[in-house]
Amino acid sequence: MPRPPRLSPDEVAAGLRALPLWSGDVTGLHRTVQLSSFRAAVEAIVAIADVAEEMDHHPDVDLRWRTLHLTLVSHSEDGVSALDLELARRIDELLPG
Ligand SMILES: C[C@H](O)[C@H](O)[C@H]1CNC2=NC(N)=NC(=O)C2=N1
Repeated sequence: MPRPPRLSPDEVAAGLRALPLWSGDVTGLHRTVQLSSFRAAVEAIVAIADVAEEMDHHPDVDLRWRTLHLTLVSHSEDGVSALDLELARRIDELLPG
């Protein structure tokens, strides 16, 4: 299936306005979240993995003890696409705000 194209700087900025827990630019979307424990953070990653597999779109994940750093970028497009904005929205439904 064709993947959506990368977005312009204005399109990424507009998308981020609807995602207040995320920062970033055309090189990637970023969210850091602290969970209650290492296990809770691993479980959050597993829940994110289920969404990522469903979407066939995968986050870059960095876990330090119970702090989870997420980066969303469309590697095939070398930029941020609509899939990254959608994945960010789906991740926000899973994580504590
Ligand atoms: C074959 C498969 O659809 C691709 O390799 C997908 C998998 N997940 C992906 N995830 C992300 N973030 N970027 C991609 O370009 C990408 N490509």
